[in-house]
Amino acid sequence: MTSFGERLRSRIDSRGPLCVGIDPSTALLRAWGLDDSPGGLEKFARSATEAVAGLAAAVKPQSAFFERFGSRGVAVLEAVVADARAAGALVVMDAKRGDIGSTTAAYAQAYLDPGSPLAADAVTVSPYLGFGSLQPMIDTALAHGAGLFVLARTSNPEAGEVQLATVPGGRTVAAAIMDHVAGLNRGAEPLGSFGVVLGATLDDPGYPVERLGGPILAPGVGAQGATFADAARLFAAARRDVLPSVSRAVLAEGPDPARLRAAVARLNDEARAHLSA
Ligand SMILES: O=c1ccn([C@@H]2O[C@H](COP(=O)(O)O)[C@@H](O)[C@H]2O)c(=O)[nH]1
Repeated sequence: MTSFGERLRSRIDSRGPLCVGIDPSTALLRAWGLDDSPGGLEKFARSATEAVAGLAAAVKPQSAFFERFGSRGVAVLEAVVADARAAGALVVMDAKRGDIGSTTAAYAQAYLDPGSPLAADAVTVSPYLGFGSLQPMIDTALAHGAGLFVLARTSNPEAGEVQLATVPGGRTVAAAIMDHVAGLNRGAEPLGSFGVVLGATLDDPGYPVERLGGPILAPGVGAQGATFADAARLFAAARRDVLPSVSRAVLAEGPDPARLRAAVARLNDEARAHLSA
């Protein structure tokens, strides 16, 4: 069984670092000339995935945009996961889950157990019920060669109120979370399976990122105003391990698949130029 870290290292090296977000919002469905309905969602999400998943290292479906249509939306999400994996992309499920340990175990089954129709290569998780509450996710990821991306310093401007608060001893909450993640990755080669989410929009990651030993999922490039150059500057000491995630700036090129593919190729070249060693 290869680990998520090994698979991600190999995909980034062969395909480039870009992760494409699949975010079927009302605005994007309308921009593609589609109804904001389960049918429109299916057309949008599956054709976007078909266009990008053969080129990008990873795709990151944003679960919320599927869940808003209930069970029909979740069925489309299942199809997107299967389509993306069949095209060779890793799937990072952006669900930002976290709860008390026993409920976290159920989330782990849903997103990381290969028996689940929603099983992905990795899932985004929230440590804000305490890092220890993520233990069932960690155990399930280790059992199945999957990965986690733990929210550390997110790209939204409001996040500092919580993430920059300090814990006893004076570290920030975010730094304490990143210390936990670094501990999980210790000794893993060529890349650990436990990643963090650090926005490309930040002024400073507030942590020596070379200690992490795992991937950095970096949203914020494009619609949120950050650039690949920002990501390269912020995460210079670990730039080969950065997975910059771009959703709207790619999807706005649709629905023409050729334009979508061209956008992925252009952004991947740009990302590679800034983030490869
Ligand atoms: O800190 C975070 C964590 C997750 N996201 C998610 O990434 C995409 C960003 O979309 P863009 O269109 O590229 O701005 C979206 O799904 C967010 O929920 C984030 O932005 N920041």
